Amino acid sequence: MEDPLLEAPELSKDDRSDNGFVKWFKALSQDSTLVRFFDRKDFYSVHGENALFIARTFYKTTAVVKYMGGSATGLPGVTLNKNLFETALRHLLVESAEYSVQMFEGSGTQWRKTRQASPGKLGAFEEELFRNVDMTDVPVAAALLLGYTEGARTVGIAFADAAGRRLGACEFADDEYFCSTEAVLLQLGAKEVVLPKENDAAAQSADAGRLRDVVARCNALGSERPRVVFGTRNLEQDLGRLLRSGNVEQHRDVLERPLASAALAAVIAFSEVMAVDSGHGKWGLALYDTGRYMRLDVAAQRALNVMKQRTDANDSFSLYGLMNKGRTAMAKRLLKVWLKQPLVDLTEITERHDIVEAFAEDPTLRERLRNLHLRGLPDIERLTRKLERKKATLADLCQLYRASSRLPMMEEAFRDHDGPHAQLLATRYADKLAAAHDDEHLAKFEELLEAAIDLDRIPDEYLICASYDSDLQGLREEKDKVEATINKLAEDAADDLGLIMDKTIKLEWHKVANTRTRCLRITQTEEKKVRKKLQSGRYMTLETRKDGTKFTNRQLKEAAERLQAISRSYDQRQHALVEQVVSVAATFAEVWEGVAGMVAEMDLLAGFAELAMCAPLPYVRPTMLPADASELKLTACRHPCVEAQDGVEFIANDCHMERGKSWFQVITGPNMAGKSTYIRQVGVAVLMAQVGCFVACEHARIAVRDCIFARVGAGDCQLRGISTFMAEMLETAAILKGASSKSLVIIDELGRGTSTYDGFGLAWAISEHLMQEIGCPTLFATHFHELTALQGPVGVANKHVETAIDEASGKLTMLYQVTEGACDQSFGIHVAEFARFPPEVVELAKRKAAELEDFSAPAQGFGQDAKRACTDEEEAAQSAARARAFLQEFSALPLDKMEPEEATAQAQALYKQLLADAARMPTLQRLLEG
Ligand SMILES: Nc1ncnc2c1ncn2[C@@H]1O[C@H](COP(=O)(O)OP(=O)(O)OP(=O)(O)O)[C@@H](O)[C@H]1O
Repeated sequence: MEDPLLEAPELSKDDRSDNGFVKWFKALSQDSTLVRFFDRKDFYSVHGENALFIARTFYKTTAVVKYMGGSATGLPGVTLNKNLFETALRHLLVESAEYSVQMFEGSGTQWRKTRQASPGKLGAFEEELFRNVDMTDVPVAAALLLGYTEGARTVGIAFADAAGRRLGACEFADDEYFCSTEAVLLQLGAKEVVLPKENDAAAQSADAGRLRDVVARCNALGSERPRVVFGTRNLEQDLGRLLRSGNVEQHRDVLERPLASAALAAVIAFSEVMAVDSGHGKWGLALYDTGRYMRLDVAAQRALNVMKQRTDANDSFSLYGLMNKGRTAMAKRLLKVWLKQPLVDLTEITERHDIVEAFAEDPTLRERLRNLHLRGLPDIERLTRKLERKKATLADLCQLYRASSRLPMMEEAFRDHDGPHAQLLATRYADKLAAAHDDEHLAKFEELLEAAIDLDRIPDEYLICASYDSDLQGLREEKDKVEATINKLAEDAADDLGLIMDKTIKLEWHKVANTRTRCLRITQTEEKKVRKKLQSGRYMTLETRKDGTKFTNRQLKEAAERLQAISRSYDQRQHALVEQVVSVAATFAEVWEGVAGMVAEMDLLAGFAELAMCAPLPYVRPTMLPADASELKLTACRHPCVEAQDGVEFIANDCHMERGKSWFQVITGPNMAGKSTYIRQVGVAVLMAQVGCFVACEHARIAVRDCIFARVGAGDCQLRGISTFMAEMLETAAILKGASSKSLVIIDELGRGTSTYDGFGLAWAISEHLMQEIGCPTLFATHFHELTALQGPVGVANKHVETAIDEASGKLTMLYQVTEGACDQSFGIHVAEFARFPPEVVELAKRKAAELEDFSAPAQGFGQDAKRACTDEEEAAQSAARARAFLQEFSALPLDKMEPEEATAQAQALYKQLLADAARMPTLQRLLEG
C-alpha cells in the first residue's frame, strides 16, 4: 500500500492470550452502530464485524483482515495507525454521524472501557477529532418525548449544546406528521436524539415509527434510552449546580412543562454534563421559542440546496458553500447555525443587513479585517473550551496570545469607518473589543504570557521562561553550569585522544530505556586510530554500531548523571508552572468566549458583504417588510448557486407577488425550460434575506416569511420504502397542515409519481386549498396546463417560460425568460412537427388537440378527495388532461438528441401508455377513435 495513512500495523501474536481475548470479545453485546477501538499503545485495533466494516470502508479491501484464534473462522481483526484512526473517528462521529464509538485500554484479556462518544457527544475524542481539522459543526444533542394531552399529540424537546454551554427545552402540540418536531430538530441542528426505549407494543405504534422517521430524516442518530433517564426527580438539583445563575426558580417556564422538563432531564443525563466539574455554574437555560426562527423542513432544505450534499459538483452548488466566505472556523460553524435558523424578527434582520451594508460600502474595512486580522486566526472557541477544562498547552496559549494582540487592530479598523452605520459597528464591535482588551482583561492575559512564556524559543519549543520563577531560575542556572562542565570534559577527552571536537569527535545523547544521557561518539575509522587509548581503562564503551562508537569516562559519566537529575527537577518544575499558568489563564475564559462569538459574527457578516460585492453581478440589500405586508417583489432575480457555475449565462427574471393580484402563480413550460430554477430562486432569495444576507436581484421587497415549504420531485422516498405517490401525498399533507398565510410555498411537478389523472386531481385540490384556506404566496410549477384555469381571491397569475423553435433546423432553444400568461398549448405539436416525428403520431396529435379545445371548463369538479368516483364532467376533464399530458410528454422528448429508432420507440411507448389509460377513460377512448 503506497498511502502511508493506510499502512496497517502488525498485531503481535500470542496464542494463549489471543484465545482469551476472542472469548472475552465474543461475549460483548453486538450493535452494528457501535465501533469498539482497542488502544494498543502505538496503534489501534478493531475486531469482529467492526473489523470487516473498517477494512471495507477505509482500506477498501478485506485483505488487511487478520483472524485471531488461529484459523480463518477466528475473530477478524484490523489495525489502524494513529492517522487512520483519527480519519475513521471523524467519519464515524462527524461526517456520517451514524455511529457511536468506545475506546478500550488494557492488554491480554484485561480490557476496560475508558472513553465513549457519539455524534451528539464528542467531548471524549475532541482532541483527536479536531487536532488537524477545523471543527465545522456544533455537536448538539437533543432528547424527545411524546405525550398525549386530551388526546392531542404533544412533544417535549430539550437540547444541550456543549460547545456553547446552552440548554433549552420546549413543549408544543404537533400533528400526526410531526411537522413542528421536524422543523425544531432541524433548527437546532441536532446530531443525536435521545428517545425513550419503549416496550414492544408502544415501540411499534404508528407515532413511535413516525418519530423515528423524523429523526432519521433530520440526519440525526436516534439513541434509545430507558424511560428512567426521562425522570425529573433530580432535575432541579442538577440545574442548581449547572446553571450560571444558580437560580432554578426563574426557570419555572421550563419546569412546569412536564414533557419539556422530562426531555431536559434526559438530555442532561445523556450528555453527562454533571460529570464535568469545570462546567458547573456555567450553563445557560432558556425556554426555546419555536417561533423565533423561520421554519424549514427537510424537503425545503433539500429543494433550496441549503447544505452541502456529497453529490455536489462543487462548493457553490449549495447555499452553505456559496455563503461560506468567512475566514475562521468559528464563522463556518455559525453559518451552519444561521442557515438552520433564519430570523423572523424584522429588527434583528435589519441589524444584520445594516452591518453587511457597512461592510459592503467600505471595502477598506472589509479588506483590513478579512485579509489582515481574521485570516489565520485560530479557533478561539475551541481553544477557550480547552483552556476552561485546563487542557490547554503552552502552544495553545501562544495562539490565544497572537489572537489577543490582533484585537486592538480590529478595533482600530472599526473606529476608522465613518459610514451611516458607524455607530452600530462601534457599539456592536469596537466598544466590545476595547472592553475585552482593557487592562483588566486581555491586556492582563498578554502580560501574564509575556512574563511566563519564553517567547524567544517559539516555535522550536514552548517553555516557561526561567525568570518567571526563582526555583526554575535556580535549576536553570545549575543546569547551565553542569552543561558547561560537560562541554569542558568533552574538550579534555578530545585533547586526550588527539581528536578535534565537533569534527572527528562529537558530544551526543545515548538513550537507555526512557532516559538519555550525554556521551561521546567517534566513527569506526577514528575508533581504529584511538582504540588503544579507549581500551586503556580510562574510557567506557557504551555502544558500537555501524555509525560509530559511543563512549564516556568516569567524570563525564558523573556529570551526565548530575545533568539528568537536574533536568528531571527542571522538567517537573516546568510542568507544575505550566499548570499554574494555564489555571491563571483559564480565569480569562469568559472574556475569550465573548470574543469568539463576536469574531464569528463579524467574520460571517463581512463574508456576506464580500459575497454580495464579488458575485458575477452584485447582490442588493432587500427591503424587508412585516409579515402581513402581502408583498414579495423580486426584480431581475437570479439563482445565486446556478449563476455561480462555470459557463452559465444566467437569465434574470422578475417575480412580483402581490395579494389579490398574483399571490398564487402557476408556471408552465416544457422540461428543462427553467421552471424549477425560477421558483427555487425565489425561495433562496427569501431564505438568504432572513439569514441576514443580501440577495441576487436588482431590487427586492420581501415580507418576512415564517416558513418555507417546498415540494420538489419525489426525493429519496424510495429509500424509505414508501411509494412515490404516497410520499408526495404525505409531504403535501404536511404543507397543508403547517403553512400559514405568512409562509411561502414552492411546489414543483406535483403528481409526477402517479397516473396523470390522480396527479392532476391532487394538484388541483391542493391549489384550491392553498388559495382558499391558507392564502400564502405560492409558486406552482407544473406540466398540468389545466391549472392555469385556477381562480381565487388571492389572485392567480399564470406565467410561462419562453422557448423558441428554429423553423429551419427544428431545434428547440431554451430562453429561460419567464413571461406573463400560460404556455402556448400547441407547443407540443410544433415540437413534434419540427422534430421529424413519425407522421401518423403528429397527425393524430394535431387532430386531438383541436378536439380538446372543446373542453373549455377543465377539471372544475376536482375536490379535496382526488380519488373519489368521477362524474361524467370530471371524467371528460380527466380525459382532456390525460390527452394534454400526452402532448406535453411528447414535446418533452429530447428528439434532437435521439437516434430515429430510439425516438420512434419512445413515442410508441408513450402512445401505448395513452391507449392503456384510455381503456378506463371513455371520453379519451372516443377521442382516440375519433
Ligand atoms: N434563468 C436561467 N438562466 C440560465 N440558465 C438557466 C436558467 N434557468 C435554468 N437554467 C438552466 O436550465 C437547466 C434546467 O432548468 P430547470 O431544472 O429549472 O428546468 P425545469 O423546467 O424545471 O425542468 P423539468 O421540468 O425537467 O424539471 C438548469 O439546470 C440550468 O442550468
